[in-house]
Amino acid sequence: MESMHNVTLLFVDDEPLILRSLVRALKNEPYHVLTANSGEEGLELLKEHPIDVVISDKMMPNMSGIEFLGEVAEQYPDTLRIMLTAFTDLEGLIHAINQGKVWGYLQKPFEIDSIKLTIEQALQTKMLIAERNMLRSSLARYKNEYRAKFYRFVGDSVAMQTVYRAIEKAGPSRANVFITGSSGTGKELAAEAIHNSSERSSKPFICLNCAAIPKDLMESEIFGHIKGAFSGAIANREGAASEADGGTLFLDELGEMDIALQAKILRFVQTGTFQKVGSAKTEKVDVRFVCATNRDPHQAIADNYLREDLFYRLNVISIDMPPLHDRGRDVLLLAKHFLQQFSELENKIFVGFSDSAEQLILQFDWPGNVRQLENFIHSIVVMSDGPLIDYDVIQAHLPSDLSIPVQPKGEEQPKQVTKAPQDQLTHIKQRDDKKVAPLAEVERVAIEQALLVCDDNVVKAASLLEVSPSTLYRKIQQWSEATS
Ligand SMILES: Nc1ncnc2c1ncn2[C@@H]1O[C@H](COP(=O)(O)OP(=O)(O)OP(=O)(O)O)[C@@H](O)[C@H]1O
Repeated sequence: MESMHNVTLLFVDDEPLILRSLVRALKNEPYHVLTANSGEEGLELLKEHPIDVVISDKMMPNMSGIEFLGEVAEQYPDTLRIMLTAFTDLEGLIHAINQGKVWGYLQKPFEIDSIKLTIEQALQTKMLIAERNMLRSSLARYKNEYRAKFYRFVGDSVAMQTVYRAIEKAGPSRANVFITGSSGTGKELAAEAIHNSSERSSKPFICLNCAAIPKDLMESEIFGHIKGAFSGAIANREGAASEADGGTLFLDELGEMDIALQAKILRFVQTGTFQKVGSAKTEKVDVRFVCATNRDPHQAIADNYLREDLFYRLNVISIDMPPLHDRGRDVLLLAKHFLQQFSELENKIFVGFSDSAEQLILQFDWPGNVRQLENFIHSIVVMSDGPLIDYDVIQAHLPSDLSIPVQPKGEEQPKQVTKAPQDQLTHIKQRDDKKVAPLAEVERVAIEQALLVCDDNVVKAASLLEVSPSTLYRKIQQWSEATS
C-alpha cells in the first residue's frame, strides 16, 4: 500500500464549522486533507486530485450526500465512500450501501476516534481491493500467456512455455539463434516458429540438413555452383544461401558439417557474402541464421566437430528443447493430437485412449522424443481397429524387449514400465540378477533401440550412441553376415 503520507481524504459538508473541526482533529495524522462545501465542489476537487477516501454529509442543499456519493461511485469507483449521518433516514442509508454507492457510515455527532478508526478500515479495504485487482490481472495475464498450442507446437507444460516465450522474444529480433536438444524434440519446428514470428515470415525459410547431404556436395548445396564447376555440374545452380535471401537459413545438425567448410560458413555469417562453387564472383545476400544440433555444442567443439568461432557467431540466442519425458502430461496432449491427425490421414475412427493406456503412455520414457511418439501413434492407427485404444494395444506396440507386466483381467491400474533405452542396461540386469548379459547382447540391444528411435537413420542413431556412423554400419554388417 502507498505510504499514509500519500493518502488524500476529502470531507464534504455544507457546515464550515464541521469541516474545520475535522481538519483540526486530523492535523497530526499522516493524511492530506481536502474539504468542500457541496457535492458539486467535491466533484470538481475529484477531477483535480486522486482521492482515496471521501467522507460526505448526508443532508446538503442541492446535491444530497447520497447523490454525490452515487456520482463518485460511478466516476471514481476506486475511491472509498463514507457517509456522515444523523441516523434520521436509516432506510435511505441502507439502500445506498446495498447499491454500492456507500462503503460505510459515521454517526453524527461523531467521536474523533471513531472517524480515525473508520478511515483506517477504509484504507485497509482499499489496499485489499488493490491487491485483489493486481492478482486478478496477473492471473489473467498468466492465463493469456499460458498456451497449449504455439505455431505448430502442441504442449502446455512449463518447460514448453519457456520455449514459447524464448521464441516469441527471439523471433522478431535480428539475432542468430542456436537450438540444442535431443533428436525428435522439435528443433526444426522451433526454427520454423522463429522464422514465422519474424518480419521475414513472408520470405523463404530454407532448411538444410547437414547430416543428410554428402560432404562433397554440401558446399554446392549451400552456395550453389556454376556450370562445369565439377563433374556433374551440367548447369548453373543456386544454393540455399541465394534461395534464403531476405528470409531464414536453417542449418540443421550443424555439428555434422565438414569442419573445413565451416570456415566458409563463418565468413558467410560475418559478411553475408559467398562465392558459388567454381565462381570467383562474390555474391551478397540478407539472411538470418538459425542452427541446430543434437550434440552438446561444447563437447562438439572439444571433439573438433564444430568451430568455436562459428558457434559463438551463431549462438547469439540459445534455445534448448526439453526432452519429452520432462514435459509431464504434454505426452498425452501430443498422443491425442497425433491420434486425431493420423485417424484423419488413414481414414479411420478412433475416440481416444483408455485410462490405463494413458498411464502406460505417461510412464514410458520416450527416448526418441516427440518423433518416436508420433511414429508410435501412427503405427497404432494403421495396425489396430479402434475405436478405443486400450492398454494391451499400447503394450503390444512398445519396444518388445521391454518388460511391461501383463494387465490382470478387468484391472485398470497403472502398470510399471521399464524405461528405455538408457535404462535398458538396468532392465537387463533386473531380469535376472544372477545372470549377467554378454556385452555383445547389451550392445546390440542399445543399437537396435537407437535405430528404432531414429527411424533407422544410422547417422542420428550413431549420434545418440555417441559413436561414429561407420562403427554402426560395421556392426550392422557383421550381424547381417552372421545371420545370412
Ligand atoms: N511440440 C510438438 N507438437 C507437435 N509436433 C511436434 C512437437 N515437437 C515435435 N513435433 C513433431 O515431431 C517430429 C520431430 O520434430 P523435429 O523434426 O522438429 O525434431 P528435431 O529436434 O529437429 O529432430 P532431429 O534432431 O532428429 O532433426 C516432427 O514431425 C514434428 O512435427
